[in-house]
Amino acid sequence: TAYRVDVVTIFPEYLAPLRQSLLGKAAERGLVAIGVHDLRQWTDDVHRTVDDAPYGGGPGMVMRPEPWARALEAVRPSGTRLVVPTPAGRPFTQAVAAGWAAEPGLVFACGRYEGIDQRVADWAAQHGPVSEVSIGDYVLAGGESAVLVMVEAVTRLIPGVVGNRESVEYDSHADGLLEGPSYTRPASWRGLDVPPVLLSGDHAAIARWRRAESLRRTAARRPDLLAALPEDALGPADRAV
Ligand SMILES: COc1cccc(COC(=O)c2cn[nH]c2)c1
Repeated sequence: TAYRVDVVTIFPEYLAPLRQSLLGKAAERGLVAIGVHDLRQWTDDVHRTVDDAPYGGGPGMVMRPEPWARALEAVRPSGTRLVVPTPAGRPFTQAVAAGWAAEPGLVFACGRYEGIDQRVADWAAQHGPVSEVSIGDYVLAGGESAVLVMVEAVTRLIPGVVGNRESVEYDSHADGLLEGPSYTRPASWRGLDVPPVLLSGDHAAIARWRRAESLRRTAARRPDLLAALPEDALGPADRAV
């Protein structure tokens, strides 16, 4: 059965890219089913109000709980994970994406303004898992862009969605390290040459060189990832780097 993704938002047209290319084909092939729902469908006033002033004062507006509860009761299959993109969330990582790809599907709640009344997540947690996650340390105007990012990261891990299985398994971050540099023809280009080892045909040497490049780049750009590696992740050959 298809992996089911539902998104609730006040800007449904923002999620149109989900129907394009990779995801479009996967949807056509019945691997992924995508639904986009306008939160305002579940408002009950003539102005279709979704926000209100924050208790305790402060700038901006907060999204009202009732329309969200009605929307989620209509859209969320029982037990399905609710994902709320927010700058205040736990980090969204490749490991998180892989875990979600193994579930039957996801429901995304796109926040706008200063956020959604916290009781929505608290109430939703009574009906299934809820994940408040961040895709990075910056603030967006709403969760829609974050949903596009997460849906792409998750659905490409679903068997059959990406043709080349190997390219998924050898993803950057798959072994906890950053991907090293890649090259293709020509071997010499504008005075810049491809590292000779890659043209040597010596596959053991190539594998060693690639591992060393991954470690070097990770140490330079993401020392936090290096520190997070499990003790036995670095072999004796790695220490030489
Ligand atoms: C749910 O409440 C809010 C409030 C404000 C913005 C958003 C959209 O998410 C982000 O800005 C974000 C997600 N990861 N990194 C940044 C949601």
